[in-house]
Amino acid sequence: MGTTLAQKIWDRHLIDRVQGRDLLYMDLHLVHELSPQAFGGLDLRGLRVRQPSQTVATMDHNVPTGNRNLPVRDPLAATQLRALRENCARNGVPLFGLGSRRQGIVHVLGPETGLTLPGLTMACGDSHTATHGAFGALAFGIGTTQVEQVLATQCLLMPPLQHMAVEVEGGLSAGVTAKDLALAVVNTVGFGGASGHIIEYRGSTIRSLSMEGRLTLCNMSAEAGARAGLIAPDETTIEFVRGRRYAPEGEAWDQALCDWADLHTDDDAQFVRTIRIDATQLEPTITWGTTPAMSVPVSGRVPTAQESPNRAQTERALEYMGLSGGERITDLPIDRVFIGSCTNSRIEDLRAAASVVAGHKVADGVRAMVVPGSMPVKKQAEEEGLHTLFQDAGFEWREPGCSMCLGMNEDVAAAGERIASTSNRNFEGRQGAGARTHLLSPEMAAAAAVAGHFVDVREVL
Ligand SMILES: CC(C)[C@H](C(=O)O)[C@@H](O)C(=O)O
Ligand code: SF4
Repeated sequence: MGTTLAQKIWDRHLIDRVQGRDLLYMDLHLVHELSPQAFGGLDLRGLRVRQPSQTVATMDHNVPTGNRNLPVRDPLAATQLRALRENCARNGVPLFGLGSRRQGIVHVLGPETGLTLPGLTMACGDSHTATHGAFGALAFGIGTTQVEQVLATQCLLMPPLQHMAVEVEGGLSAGVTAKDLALAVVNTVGFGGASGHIIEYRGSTIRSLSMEGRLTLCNMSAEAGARAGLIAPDETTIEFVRGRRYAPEGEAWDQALCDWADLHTDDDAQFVRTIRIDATQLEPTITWGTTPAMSVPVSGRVPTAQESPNRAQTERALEYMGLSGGERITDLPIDRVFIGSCTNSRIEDLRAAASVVAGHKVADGVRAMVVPGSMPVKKQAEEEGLHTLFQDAGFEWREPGCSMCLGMNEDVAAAGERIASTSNRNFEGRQGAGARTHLLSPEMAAAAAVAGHFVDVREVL
């Protein structure tokens, strides 16, 4: 029987079997500033990072996105950032910290620098590490204890996982994006419905996605509960990687191409589950509730508790979101707009949002911000004049980081504020205590900013 792509990568990195678990070698370990305990654990045991050259750090979760010339005001953030600097220096780990021209959200930095490559095993102490699977890498989000293990050994102990396929066929209509597809996947698979699984995204729709779109889709694998999500590399992948800062060059590049040619699922390989999605049926999508699976097409209505299969859960979500159920989603007024996060802060996302915003103004009473995913994205956007388009419309143009995606810095919403957000999580309190998050695409967020309420972007394109 044939082998799935994920299994091939897994097998190539298998070092040993230990009590029912597989010990996998990690080609690349990405680290951010929420890692002081992991480094502290190493110190306690008198260890140093095993493979500093295969470890890369950045600062993203709690960095300020305003004036970077000032000291970091939040004392906890300042301590964590200082600790990362010291830990990296002591261990010889390269750091793209504040002040670096490559600093950015860890899941934006890897792909754009050419550190993320097809066939790699990757780990990062962050649940959205599956993002890197867009390149055909096997990338795992891990907890703090595992971060410590990977720092110490460059290896990760993994339980056996099951392989499932999400097959998407057909063209996406105008105004329907990879984000809408990601929300549809989470809605179909269910919040946490893929736990214990690796998802391989397959089919003609996936092959037609840009790398940015693939990153958006793989990013939200975590919301479906999957341990990883990936897409077989193809010409689009190769063209994206070619010439990037840390991508292989010369002979190493030719060798890499040969190596990547085998990175696909064999025709006779089997998945334990296959979910099929017809892309032609998708609409721009918005979440109404407190899990990313609670979404409706823009033409739809917020569900009522009565019609919901899980009445208690729906009631609670409606209450938190300040909804009674039955409202048309486009009737909901918004207070804030956040365009950013590792889901949707790449150059293509900013271009798409800017094209909707161009020549318009942010609606009265709405506070809108754009937070590029990294310094290179910010620079590119500024070269293209996108920042001026946003600023002229009344958006704030900020410095790169996770920002309002999880509100670990000053970018938080107030209780009761309704936010149109291009991020990936809408849990209670995610963007501020009592704040109400609605997830959607950059195009849809931009259109909402201008209208002051949710709106079908297809009407304004
Ligand atoms: C590390 C952490 C604070 C967290 C994660 O693990 O994903 C964050 O990035 C998130 O998106 O919730
Ligand atoms: S942008 Fe959001 S989802 Fe992504 S790593 Fe940062 S906090 Fe997590």
